[in-house]
Amino acid sequence: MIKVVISGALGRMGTTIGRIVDESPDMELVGGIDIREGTLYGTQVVPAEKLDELLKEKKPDVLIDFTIAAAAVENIKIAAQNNVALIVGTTGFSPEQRETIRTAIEGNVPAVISSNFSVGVNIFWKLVREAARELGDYDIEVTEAHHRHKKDAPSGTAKTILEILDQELGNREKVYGRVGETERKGEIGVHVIRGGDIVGDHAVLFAGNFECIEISHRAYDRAIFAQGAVRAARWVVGREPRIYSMQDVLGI
Ligand SMILES: NC(=O)C1=CN([C@@H]2O[C@H](COP(=O)(O)OP(=O)(O)OC[C@H]3O[C@@H](n4cnc5c(N)ncnc54)[C@H](O)[C@@H]3O)[C@@H](O)[C@H]2O)C=CC1
Ligand SMILES: O=C(O)C1=N[C@H](C(=O)O)C[C@H](O)C1
Repeated sequence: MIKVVISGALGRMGTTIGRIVDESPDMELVGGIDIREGTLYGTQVVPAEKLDELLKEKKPDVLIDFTIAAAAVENIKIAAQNNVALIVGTTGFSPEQRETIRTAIEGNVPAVISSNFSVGVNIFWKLVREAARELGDYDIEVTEAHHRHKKDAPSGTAKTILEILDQELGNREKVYGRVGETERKGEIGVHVIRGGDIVGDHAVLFAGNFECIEISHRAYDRAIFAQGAVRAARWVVGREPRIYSMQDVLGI
């Protein structure tokens, strides 16, 4: 039985993951943390300050964190100190926070970190890489749309797209929206939409003369992210102590 603690347990992703863990016969939800107390599928959710205590008492195999960047960094440090494997879906980390996370994890615990746990987005990223290799001289525009409550922009998934484009094309200038007189050069345009209950849309447009290719992914239910995170949780337990990607989990 894989024992799971969820961080951000009362949030949109935390509650969705809680349902999937609760429905999984090979998993047990042993606790949750959030900024306030509550319950999740009959399991107690305690305030974040009690994470260390909770991990020592329940001895989970894995902590799944979907919170906000600053909170996730602290939760990751505490999980690593307690030898608890990690699944991190939280986005919006600064380069300094990424480095702190890397230092806390490497050589201590296995962790899967991904800005997007959906299988479809992981395939989409591969298609974007392939297109960038062939279409480096086309104009490139990245667009993402999310619900009105999302706290970070651009999305973690869009930032991963930009990393892939940088890896394939070198570090191009990024222009975040355009207004007034603009002259297109070799930059990559990045466009963010926020509204309603949009679950998560991403698109990369490669525009040439007389033709365009657009590669896009649209999420209709956040269960796709939650299912991916739970799949990663099953996979990560017992691995070598280092950071893995969702592509490692999927073997792609
Ligand atoms: N990697 C992926 O596949 C996905 C990543 N995300 C990311 O997951 C994160 C959460 O997204 P949502 O669930 O939509 O947000 P949300 O706002 O619904 O949930 C976040 C929860 O974390 C709680 N929280 C805040 N500080 C905390 C702390 N110190 N310890 C524990 N809990 C704390 C909040 O009270 C809230 O309940 C965001 O960064 C989002 O971008 C969201 C969907 C998919
Ligand atoms: O906040 C969200 O909702 C999502 N966040 C992730 C991101 O920032 O890329 C993944 C997904 O798009 C939903």
